[in-house]
Amino acid sequence: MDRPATPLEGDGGNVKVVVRVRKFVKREIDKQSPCLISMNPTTNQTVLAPPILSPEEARGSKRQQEEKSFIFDKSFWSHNEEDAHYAHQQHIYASFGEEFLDHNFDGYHTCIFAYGQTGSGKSYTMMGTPEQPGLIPRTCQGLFERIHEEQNGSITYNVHVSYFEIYNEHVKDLLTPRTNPPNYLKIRESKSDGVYVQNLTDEPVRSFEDIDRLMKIGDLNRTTASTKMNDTSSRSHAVFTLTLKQIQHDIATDSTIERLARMRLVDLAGSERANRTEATGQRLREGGNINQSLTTLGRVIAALADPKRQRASRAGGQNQSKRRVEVVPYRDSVLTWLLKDSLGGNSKTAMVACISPTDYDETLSTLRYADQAKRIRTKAHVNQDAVSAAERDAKILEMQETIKTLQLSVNNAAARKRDEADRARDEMEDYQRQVTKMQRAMEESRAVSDVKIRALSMEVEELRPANEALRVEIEALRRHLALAVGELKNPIVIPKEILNEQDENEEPALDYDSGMGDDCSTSGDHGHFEHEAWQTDVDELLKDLGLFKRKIADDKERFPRIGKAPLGEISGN
Ligand SMILES: Nc1ncnc2c1ncn2[C@@H]1O[C@H](COP(=O)(O)OP(=O)(O)OP(=O)(O)O)[C@@H](O)[C@H]1O
Repeated sequence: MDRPATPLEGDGGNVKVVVRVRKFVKREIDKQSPCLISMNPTTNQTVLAPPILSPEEARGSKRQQEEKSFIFDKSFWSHNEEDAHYAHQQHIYASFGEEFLDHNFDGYHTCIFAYGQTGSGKSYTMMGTPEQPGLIPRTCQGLFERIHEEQNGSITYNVHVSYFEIYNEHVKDLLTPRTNPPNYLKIRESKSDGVYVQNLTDEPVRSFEDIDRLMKIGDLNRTTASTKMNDTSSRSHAVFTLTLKQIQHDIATDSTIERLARMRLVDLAGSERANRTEATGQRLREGGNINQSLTTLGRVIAALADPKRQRASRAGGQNQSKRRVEVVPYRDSVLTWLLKDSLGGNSKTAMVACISPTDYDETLSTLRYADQAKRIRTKAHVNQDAVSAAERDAKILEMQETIKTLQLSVNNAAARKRDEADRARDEMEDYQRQVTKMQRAMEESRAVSDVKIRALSMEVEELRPANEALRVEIEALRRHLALAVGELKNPIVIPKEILNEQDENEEPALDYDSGMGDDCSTSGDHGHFEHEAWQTDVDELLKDLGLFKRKIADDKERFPRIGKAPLGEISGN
């Protein structure tokens, strides 16, 4: 992780709100509906003009429709492709999708949700089409591109994906095949995990292709229907979640830093009133339930955006006015309960308000909603843990103990009476959850070991040339030493005649070129001096040799596997 450390703050800033207007669809072209929206890409101003009404329409209209102007963090003009400031799918991703990925790599949870009436372009913005992929596929692709770019020996990345829909206030797993009757999942809340969907598939993925396959399965399983406003209208709220865990291993201290980030990408169902879609029967009932979640979402947004709450939250709970602020009604709908953290808690959040170019009332309602959302402040913080190798092992041991206890309890429960069946089932589910958690912790532990092996292999590779040079040097020294020792054991005896000759010439001669080789010896004072010098050399050499032997013994101890297996085999692990 080379990026600069981000402060561990508890302020996610305001919810970022952007608005996007789509092009005319066939229904609007056929009716020759006028475009009521104009946008200024420089000031990010969005203006909604009143429609020109026929005299009868004007008489029937209860409220006067007038021009309304709003400013959001960004206004995306996707109405007319010929315009210079036309916003393509890649512009939406580049403008805040990338920024949100940055937050995820820094360890923040994020949430992007698309809001708007049926047929306003929510699914197009979030999922897009195969030719024009939207925010979700682009985020997934960007995530894996960054993982590949930032890959270095000391980080392990784990990515998991889940995809569920909330339909008629029930949660359905979109990654498991549809069943009849449908398998609705329970929502639970725990101290350690907060609010979660029980038994939801949370699939590990290693590449964009893995996610792409899951997205396609999920989209096929989504509940859609044809309404007057949209041929393939999503009748549910779809929540796509990516979980990114980064484990950075520090080889020097044998500890790890873990960062966890959750990205929620939410495609809400259409926000229009039921009569607009001319829905009846099943569609109408759905509408009621969809609206239960959306109405509650509206109340949650209003409560969070309430200036009284903002002041109380700024005062950090010290202010008396906190008592007067109403409770945020998260629990009143499945959607808001599950998105509790994303809406007002530990998350950096963005809302994409999708609008149609023709519908005054619905567009005004969406823009007002969005205007309120931009006042919400979240409390995001970096989700980071430093864990030593010993703590990691202790955690796994603790989990093993918990699992053993749960196993016993589950076995006992099986023998209990029927009226305790519910409790037994809960215990069983808890047990399964703990087992999954432990499996994941063990996988992570194995990943950390892999990182260690990779780092050691790299160190060995780096040391290899230096080792080779040392080996050559030692070999030369060893030969030199052997000669020197040999010479000491069997000193060369210089014949008397030569010594006499030397005495006569009064010059003690030592003929280094006399064919005796470089390692010659002599006698007398000079010979004694030479002997001492050799002795010192030999002592030095023996000392070096001892040091070298110790270094080799150390290395063998540090890299026992490397001594046994070829290096390529180890680094390939
Ligand atoms: N920016 C855009 N550019 C081109 N076509 C778009 C754009 N936005 C939406 N559309 C088209 O408009 C139609 C309705 O869009 P979409 O299905 O995304 O709406 P929706 O808001 O998800 O509706 P629902 O709530 O009913 O699911 C689709 O045919 C879609 O391809």
